Amino acid sequence: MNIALIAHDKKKADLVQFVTAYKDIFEQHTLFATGTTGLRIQEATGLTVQRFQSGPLGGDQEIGAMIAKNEMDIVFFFRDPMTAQPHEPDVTALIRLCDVYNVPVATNMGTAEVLIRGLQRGDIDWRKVIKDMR
Ligand SMILES: O=C(CO)COP(=O)(O)O
Repeated sequence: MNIALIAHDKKKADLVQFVTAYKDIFEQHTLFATGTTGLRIQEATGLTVQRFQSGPLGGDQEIGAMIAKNEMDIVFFFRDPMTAQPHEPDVTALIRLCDVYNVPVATNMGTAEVLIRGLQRGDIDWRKVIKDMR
């Protein structure tokens, strides 16, 4: 599966901790990330991550483009609800596209826990069926 990993600055440590904790699952998949988030994850875990631009420079939109082509299967996007982002429209657009294409998206650690365990259990295998139909 193709998995997107994104975190706002104050949530990056949480996402790094989360990916580290579930490294054995994440290493079975193809990982994508916005620029800074991806770098932090690579450095902390040694996992291979395909990095896009940093979020404020268009990274959210690049991941959005993959969603629009139905090439992204799961999105972990740890948002900071307490800090205004200069690229708020991009953030909103990315989450909107997840809704358009029924891509499972976790915007906080609580949902992320459910999603990662569901992934491991096969709950998201229906994404493979959708891709095979294309
Ligand atoms: O801003 C982001 C998501 O909206 C994340 O971008 P970075 O991973 O480059 O910090």
